[in-house]
Amino acid sequence: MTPELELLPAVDVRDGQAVRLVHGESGTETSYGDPLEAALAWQRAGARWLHLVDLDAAFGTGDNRERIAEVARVTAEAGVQVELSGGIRDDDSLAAALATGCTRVNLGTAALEAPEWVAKIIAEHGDRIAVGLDVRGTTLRGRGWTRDGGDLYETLARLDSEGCARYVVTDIAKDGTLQGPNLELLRNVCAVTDRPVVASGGVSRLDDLRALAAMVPIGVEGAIIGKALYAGAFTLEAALETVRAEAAA
Ligand SMILES: O=C(O)c1ccccc1N[C@@H]1O[C@H](COP(=O)(O)O)[C@@H](O)[C@H]1O
Repeated sequence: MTPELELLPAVDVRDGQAVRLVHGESGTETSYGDPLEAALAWQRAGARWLHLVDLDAAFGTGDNRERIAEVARVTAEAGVQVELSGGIRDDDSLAAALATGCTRVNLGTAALEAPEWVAKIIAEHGDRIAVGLDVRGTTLRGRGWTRDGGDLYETLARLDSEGCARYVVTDIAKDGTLQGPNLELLRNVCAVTDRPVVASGGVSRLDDLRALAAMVPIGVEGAIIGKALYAGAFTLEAALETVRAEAAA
């Protein structure tokens, strides 16, 4: 039996609210209320994972550190594994993130701008560190996806050689658009690394999850779902049942 595709509902926090953006652009927020309520709603619907993002910290417009820590702690205590992202760029922010009880952190900008620090913390924390490869075409983007940060495949080769345990791959052009994931990008990334890949961006219907589940054998481990859940394109229960059925088929 093929392992089940992990599903990670996203809770992105800006100004204390759960929001969704389009293409990750500041100013395109749709608000979905209290982030703890959102996280607990996904937990009640059966989520085993949560992708929790401090968007203000990612954009450099402040942070939601206390709120994020509360959501991560309460959700983790409720038995959900948390992947924590946004603004984790130095020892202080890393220590605060890891102290929330999250299962792992996801680094974006730091992997582009502070490679020596990232190599060090990968060596120290192993699979509690994932790197988010947020790309436009094959160019990585950092600082709230506003700045170019080098070539996807060169960075991937470096991180692989440093022992990075896992990648969260986001096609920015797809993120928040409900246009379907970039399967070609995911296939290309899986072809050059043996590390698990979490797919992010574009999931819009259950067929997208079937397509991603079919990529588990080549290295796609999970899928982050944002807008589709908030917009009611399908329920998390239906999504979980879909990936369960695909694994059993
Ligand atoms: O998730 C988003 O929609 C998003 C939009 C714009 C910027 C970042 C976004 N998400 C997450 O932020 C981290 C990067 O944060 P940092 O660069 O390490 O501070 C990225 O991995 C996404 O998970």
